[in-house]
Amino acid sequence: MGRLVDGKWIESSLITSDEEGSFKRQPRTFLDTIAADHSRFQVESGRYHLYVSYACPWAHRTLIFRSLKELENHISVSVVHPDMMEQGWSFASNFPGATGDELHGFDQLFEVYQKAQRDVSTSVTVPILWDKKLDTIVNNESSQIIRIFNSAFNELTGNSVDFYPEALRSEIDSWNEEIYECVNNGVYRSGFAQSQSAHEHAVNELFRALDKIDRHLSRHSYLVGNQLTEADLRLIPTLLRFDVVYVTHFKANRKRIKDYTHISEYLRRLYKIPAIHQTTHFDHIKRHYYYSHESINPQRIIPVGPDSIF
Ligand SMILES: N[C@@H](CCC(=O)N[C@@H](CS)C(=O)NCC(=O)O)C(=O)O
Repeated sequence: MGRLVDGKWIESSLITSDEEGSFKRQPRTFLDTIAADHSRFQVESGRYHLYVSYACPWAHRTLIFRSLKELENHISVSVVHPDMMEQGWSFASNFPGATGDELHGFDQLFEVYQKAQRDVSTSVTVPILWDKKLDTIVNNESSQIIRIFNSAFNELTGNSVDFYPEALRSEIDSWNEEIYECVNNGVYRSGFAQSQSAHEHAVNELFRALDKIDRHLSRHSYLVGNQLTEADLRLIPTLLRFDVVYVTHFKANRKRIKDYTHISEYLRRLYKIPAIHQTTHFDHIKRHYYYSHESINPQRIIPVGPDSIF
């Protein structure tokens, strides 16, 4: 694990914390967009590429949107190996589903960042939205990549399904904010906490949010309105990893998702959507977390269960 400093790979801990021992996430570096009238990144079929890990919940959202928005024939994908070791994410292809780097033949993901900007200082994360024409990164923040996918290519694909409709935006934003802080990032804050109090704080917030979501879903089929929106699609990747990884590996064990009647019914229902189940790879998910985080699982032993999350 490490990061790029002035374009050089420096080994360092993945876990960055503040003085109270709470996990602090690093900000993203490339935050541009794609639009028909953009000065650099115009809408074109075949021009853009996604670098993902099947294990990563943030990358998972981008794969779900790529599929729901019928972008598979327009945006190509490379999948990293699930093990994230001293050199960070790698393009080793000796794991089913890992593709290697078909664009540049690189060995490590950090080389993609170096190619985009020789002297870049950044953490080296997936997902990355890459521009093959200008040989650079458009964006490496999943919440922005899914917005690009939601609307930028509509004319090209003819798919105008809107997962962030104008009328529902403030409600979606409000769920997104709470779910990001307490759930999506909350599980990492639980698992990467460097003190007892930081861990307990994160776990309490996480389960308070899940209790609230369960109550909401006892009366509604979706988080917002009566339709699938971005808010659901940002929650689902975390729910899918919860009983398999976060309960044990991140010690988020007050309850399993299985113990929440309404959340588990919702998860079972949404998992039937092809864009969701076809982009879920439990082998990558289990292998990545248990194998890569040496400081919290030094023997790298991968649990056998659970037999099923449904
Ligand atoms: N906020 C970012 C987070 C991405 C992220 O943290 N990805 C993880 C994998 S789950 C990663 O690549 N971590 C490597 C690192 O931080 O060095 C996003 O949503 O795109």
